[in-house]
Amino acid sequence: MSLLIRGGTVVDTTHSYRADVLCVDGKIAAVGPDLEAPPGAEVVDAGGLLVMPGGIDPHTHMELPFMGTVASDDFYTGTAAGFAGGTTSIIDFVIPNPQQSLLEAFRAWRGWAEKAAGDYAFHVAVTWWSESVREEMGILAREHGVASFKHFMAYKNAIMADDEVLVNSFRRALELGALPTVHAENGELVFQLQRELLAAGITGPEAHPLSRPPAVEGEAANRAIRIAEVIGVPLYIVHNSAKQALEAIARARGEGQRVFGEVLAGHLVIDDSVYQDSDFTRAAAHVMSPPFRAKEHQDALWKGLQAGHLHTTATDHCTFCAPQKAAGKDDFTKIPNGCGGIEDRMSILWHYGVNTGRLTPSEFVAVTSTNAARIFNLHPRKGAVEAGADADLVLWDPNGERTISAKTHHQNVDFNIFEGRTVRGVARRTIAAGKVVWDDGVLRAERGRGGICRGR
Ligand SMILES: NC(=O)NCCC(=O)O
Ligand SMILES: [Zn+2]
Ligand SMILES: [Zn+2]
Repeated sequence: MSLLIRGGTVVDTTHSYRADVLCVDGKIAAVGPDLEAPPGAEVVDAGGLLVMPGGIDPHTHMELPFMGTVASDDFYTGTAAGFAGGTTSIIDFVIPNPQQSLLEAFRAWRGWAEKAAGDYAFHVAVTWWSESVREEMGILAREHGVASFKHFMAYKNAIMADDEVLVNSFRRALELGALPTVHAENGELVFQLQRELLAAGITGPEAHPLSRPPAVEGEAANRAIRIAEVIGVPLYIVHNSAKQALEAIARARGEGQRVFGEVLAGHLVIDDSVYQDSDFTRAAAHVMSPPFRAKEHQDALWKGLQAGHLHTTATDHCTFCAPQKAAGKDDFTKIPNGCGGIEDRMSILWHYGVNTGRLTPSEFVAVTSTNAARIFNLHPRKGAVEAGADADLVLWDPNGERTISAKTHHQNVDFNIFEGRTVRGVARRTIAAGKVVWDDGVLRAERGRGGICRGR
């Protein structure tokens, strides 16, 4: 099966150039001027469009069992919605319960992911420690290509990793050449602040950000960084939302430590006023951790992205519908934490990043795709427009406009945190494994067509 993308402008992390792209049997076969279409090839006109590596969302939670419910987007609906926005691959999280075998959890997630329309990889969370966890980390890294292990420093009494787990797991990751990652929030502080707020009768969503102030994130980010420094292992911090976390990353990087940072599209453009909404459903729909912050934090996050202290953009796509969020009607600590965004990340980054001059198109490619592929050992199979890479591409229309809405999105959730925003810069066509899966408004995703990916 061949596909020739003709007449576009290829954008990679360094430059832009006019070239055709020939895809054969799911791989990029050639990139160059005036390529011949093989007999029977489908030809796609990319005139006026930018040809970029398909987006990689390095932080999603499809059909995650969490806080007494299950995230509403599954691996099929979530990856298909990604196609509509130019994202072709995800890195999701295997999250074993404490005392559960990591391999058993990995097998469960692999089973759920078989329905995915697009390719996926996994981070595996370390939620407890024992000799068997140590051994299973080795099997996952060596036999299953797991490149990263995740640690939740929050969610006490559930999946929180304390310092003992962090230290042991970081050491093991170093031995294995794997990358430790952290959700940086001080879980003990969150737990105690939640109790105090409830005792004071503050039970609604407005209490959520009060229970997780920026210092809670800054402390955990700095602690993880310093633990990684002592052990001598690189570190990746997911969903940085507070300037205190960013300062910790910038300081460590300035001292020569290898620390990578991720930022969510939502944290870049949404502020904490959403929690003051008198409508419970709308306020609860924004409950995620870390929470949306005051505007000064968004400015710091954009600057962190521009300065190279933040490397990837993600969504933490973890969707819950209104009836699920209603579990916390009388107690904000019971609102399932999570928001969507996989369909909109690329347009949000282009509109608020490239159109404002904060990012160049090449920097956009780096932070929406290539950097994630490099950090998580998927490059050059993913995140590259070059011969031999997977034919996962987005044909980007920098002048196309759309207005984001839950009424028209493809995500399996009844709310969109970017509702009503008109963005300029859209995925006109998305190509996954050499096949057009988003065709100018028509979604052609196929259940089960995705597969697990690992670096080569
Ligand atoms: N972020 C969030 O609120 N939910 C998903 C789990 C996590 O990433 O912490
Ligand atoms: Zn998290
Ligand atoms: Zn997450």
